[in-house]
Amino acid sequence: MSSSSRILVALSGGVDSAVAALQLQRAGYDVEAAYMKNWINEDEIIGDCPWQQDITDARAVAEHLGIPFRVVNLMQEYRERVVAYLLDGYQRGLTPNPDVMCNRDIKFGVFAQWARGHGFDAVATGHYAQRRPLDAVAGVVDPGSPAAAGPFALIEGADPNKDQTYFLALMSQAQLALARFPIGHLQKPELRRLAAEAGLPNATKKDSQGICFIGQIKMADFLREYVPDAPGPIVRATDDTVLGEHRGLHFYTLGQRRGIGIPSNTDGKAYVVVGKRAADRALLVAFDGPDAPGLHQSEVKVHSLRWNTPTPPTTATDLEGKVRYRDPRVPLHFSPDPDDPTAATISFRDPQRGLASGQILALYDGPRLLGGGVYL
Ligand SMILES: Nc1ncnc2c1ncn2[C@@H]1O[C@H](COP(=O)(O)OP(=O)(O)OP(=O)(O)O)[C@@H](O)[C@H]1O
Repeated sequence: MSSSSRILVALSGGVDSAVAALQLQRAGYDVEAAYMKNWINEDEIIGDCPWQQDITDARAVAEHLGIPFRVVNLMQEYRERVVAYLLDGYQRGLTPNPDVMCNRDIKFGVFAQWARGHGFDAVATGHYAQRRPLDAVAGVVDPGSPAAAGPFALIEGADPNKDQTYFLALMSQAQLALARFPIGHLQKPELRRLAAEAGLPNATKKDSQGICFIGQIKMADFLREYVPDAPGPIVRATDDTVLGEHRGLHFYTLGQRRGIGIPSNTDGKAYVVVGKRAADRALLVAFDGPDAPGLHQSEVKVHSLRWNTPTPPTTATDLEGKVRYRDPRVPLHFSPDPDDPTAATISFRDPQRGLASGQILALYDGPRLLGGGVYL
């Protein structure tokens, strides 16, 4: 891509996307910035939502860099695609992943389309991920050469503590072609130093912990507000003893230990969620440990598979996977469903803990993200 390309940077107000804009500007691109307004605390129900501060911070970064800045309102699309998916999932007893969906459907979906419609050649974010021409990964083409026009591979961010490829697991090759990740090769301390040296106004701003655009609110507060209570018994799975009552299965996920509200009364043992029983809305718990029934799985089915690799596996093959964000890659055997190209059976070499229905499995070949699927 020539340096006259127009690139729209998704500027969140945080330091990562600010340095993404800085890097592109220094590389000579024609850079503009946009803040996506996806979710605001309209009803003032769920405490403080920092979006106004984030817009102020994003605007200050754009002013400092001297690049055009705008706010793009995607609230309706976000509500339709991410909030609806989230609430529907929780109501069905699943554990949805709004971050993954919002990368797929919002940032590199409607936002990228908006950018294309406004004459931009690409969309950049502050994700810790690296996009490289596939041939360059195989060592054939110099990444900087004009021959490197794609297809592209998505590689883990260079900083192992910050890698965010897991959240990009459901992106397609077409989306990858439009995406730029200008900070993926940096270590976080180096990025902070670059931000400080460039005098970026948010150089020392704290990293956000929020769930995508919902911001810093807690998921439990969000659910309390938007999903009606649906109480049921808390049942010990090993002997069917009723231990108490819960307010709704949506507040719990497989493998959860905190917030169950049942003391174990046994030294050194804690209850963990091992399942949900739809028939009587029972939350199934057991003492945490390797023998807790249903907590560890060697085999799972995934559906809604999506690949960024142009050559997804069509026969059984050994790959690696991240079973959740922040977990290391683990070896697994991938067996595609012969009747459904979007489904597969996954066998792990070592049993994995707490694979909750609705969560995402990201599939890798070494550090290269190939795609991902949703646990059945
Ligand atoms: N409201 C938003 N408007 C524009 N871009 C956003 C917004 N939220 C997130 N992004 C983009 O998505 C990237 C990853 O989002 P995430 O919420 O994980 O932030 P982050 O890794 O803390 O990065 P940052 O420091 O830039 O906020 C951001 O770097 C930014 O490019």
